[in-house]
Amino acid sequence: MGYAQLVIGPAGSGKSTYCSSLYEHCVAARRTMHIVNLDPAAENFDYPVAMDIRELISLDDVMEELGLGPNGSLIYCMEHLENNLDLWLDEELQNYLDDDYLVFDCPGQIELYSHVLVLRNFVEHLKHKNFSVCAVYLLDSQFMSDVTKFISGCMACLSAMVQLELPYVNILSKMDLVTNKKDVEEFLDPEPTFLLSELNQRMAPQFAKLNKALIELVNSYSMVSFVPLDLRKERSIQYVLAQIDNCIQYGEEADVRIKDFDLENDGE
Ligand SMILES: Nc1nc2c(ncn2[C@@H]2O[C@H](COP(=O)(O)OP(=O)(O)OP(=O)(O)O)[C@@H](O)[C@H]2O)c(=O)[nH]1
Ligand SMILES: [Mg+2]
Repeated sequence: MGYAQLVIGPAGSGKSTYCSSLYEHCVAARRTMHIVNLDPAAENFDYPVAMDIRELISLDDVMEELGLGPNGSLIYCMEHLENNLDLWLDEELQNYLDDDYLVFDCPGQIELYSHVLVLRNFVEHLKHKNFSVCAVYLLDSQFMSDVTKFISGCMACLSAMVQLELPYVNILSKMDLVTNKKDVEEFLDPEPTFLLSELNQRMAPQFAKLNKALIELVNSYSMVSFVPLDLRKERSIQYVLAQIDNCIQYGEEADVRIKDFDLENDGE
């Protein structure tokens, strides 16, 4: 069995930076992890790129040859990826062993998480190849500065979760930029009544019913829970990684094997 994180979230939320920090953390911890670039528009990398969508298709070529703009070209590239899963992806995956751990650095275009099904099919393909997959959704901590931004961030996150149907870990990125930690703490694992009263204060009275419905929706998916991540702190990275490992049951099989071995020895 293989293990995979699908790193998703809005443009600029810190996905690629997270991938490179995670990579460095793993190098220091002597743990093997491979980072895959799935963003056909990416140009510079702070991590060694194990697999690269740009070897399959280049955004510049698509823009030039098809005369599409940057967003249309990106969707074209991703659809090309979708159509080549059993060719390109399978061939690339052959380079990795059973226990390998892959981290997919995705593009940030919102379309990919709302109605374009490429990532869903990508994940189905990985699962079919016996990968245990977890979605890691990054939301910029600046979204926590007020309740309306928070709800909009949650709705985008929810739409991705509904589409992907994966176990997931939500991360609040760029915690180093938060000056007043107290303001953010209220949103990390918020009480629905707190959110509703904040929202009602911000919006005109005719929105009260809508606000209630929104908070109920967000709450009933019990996804309004974020793990803060401060990349300056090793312990913060370690904690986030432990949550994700737990989610994809990484390390559990190895534990079982060690336990089985001990039992055999005991029996002798
Ligand atoms: N202060 C601070 N800045 C960060 C952090 N993570 C990312 N950034 C900055 O935020 C910007 C976007 O970061 P990226 O890692 O490229 O974000 P991304 O989600 O990969 O962006 P796209 O691939 O374009 O969707 C860059 O200027 C980063 O330097 C962080 O933890 N703290
Ligand atoms: Mg990126």
